[in-house]
Amino acid sequence: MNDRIIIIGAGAWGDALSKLTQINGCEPTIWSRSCGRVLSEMITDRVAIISAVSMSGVPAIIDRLHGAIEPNQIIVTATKGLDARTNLTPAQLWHQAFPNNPIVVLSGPNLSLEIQQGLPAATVVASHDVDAANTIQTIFSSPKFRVYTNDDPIGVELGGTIKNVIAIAAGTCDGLKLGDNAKSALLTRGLAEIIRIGQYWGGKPETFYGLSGLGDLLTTCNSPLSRNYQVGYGLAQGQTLSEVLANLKGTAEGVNTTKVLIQIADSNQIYMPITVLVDRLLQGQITAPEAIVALMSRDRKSE
Ligand SMILES: NC(=O)C1=CN([C@@H]2O[C@H](COP(=O)(O)OP(=O)(O)OC[C@H]3O[C@@H](n4cnc5c(N)ncnc54)[C@H](O)[C@@H]3O)[C@@H](O)[C@H]2O)C=CC1
Ligand SMILES: O=C(CO)COP(=O)(O)O
Repeated sequence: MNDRIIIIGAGAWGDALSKLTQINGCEPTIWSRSCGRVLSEMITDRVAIISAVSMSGVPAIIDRLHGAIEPNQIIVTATKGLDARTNLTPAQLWHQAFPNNPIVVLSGPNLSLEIQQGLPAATVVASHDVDAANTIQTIFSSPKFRVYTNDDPIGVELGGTIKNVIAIAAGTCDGLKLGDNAKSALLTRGLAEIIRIGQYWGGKPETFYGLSGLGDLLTTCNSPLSRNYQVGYGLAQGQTLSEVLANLKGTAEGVNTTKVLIQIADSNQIYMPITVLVDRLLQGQITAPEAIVALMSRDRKSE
């Protein structure tokens, strides 16, 4: 299987995923927009097509691949975002375009820089197709990377996606130096919010307590390496969103994910108080200290 994998996207995550497969002796082909080669011509005979592009690039990649993928080829999506046009997840977009292919979601607490440094990490590969999940587990498993299979792809995908919004809030909390009590309260109530909307979307509640939910929430909300955390931290310093994004290395998916979540929560009456305040903060409608006051002064309720 040495050369039968293609990774789409040569950003931070595509490069780290490539390195992980190389530990197992794979020689993956990496495609990026600037490589000068035709993607659809490069996927012939690949066992797995691994998409690691940011959310904004997923529809364009799917367009490039129309009519080119064979039904037995496994599509792996490693993107953590939501499509602003359709409100669908990346795996849902891939499934819509290629309904006969096995789709595997890869997600977990996986900061790419730590993986590039050779530090150990764990992740989840989730699919309704058990054989496909097992194949992807074999491709990525190594002493540096522990890979668990899972049969709840939507839950795994949403855990890794929605936690980016809470990571923006966590960066804000740390930027304002609100202390560990406040941070723990934020993460715990953030997880409740993730489970509330995640269950509505069809995810199993227990999935959100696993690596791709709680695990990734802890990593991203506690690490200055996280771009989403950096967005919140910068806003807490009084920078505008444009100023923060201008200095950010790479993509902070939580910014667009917040907008999509607000639409879904509004139209389905799902209570998402942290997400609503992150949205107002991102839009410049409220300052970081005002967001904290608003969160703390809501109506009393039971846990
Ligand atoms: N960096 C990390 O630690 C991790 C990132 N992710 C997720 O992986 C995805 C990519 O993240 P990064 O690699 O960090 O972002 P990045 O900003 O470093 O790279 C994004 C990649 O997407 C490609 N891309 C964007 N639009 C495209 C289009 N229209 N056509 C072709 N290619 C396009 C870019 O060329 C680039 O290769 C995001 O959804 C992120 O949430 C997931 C786990 C870890
Ligand atoms: O998803 C990630 C780690 O699991 C990466 O987080 P950021 O996109 O916030 O850097």
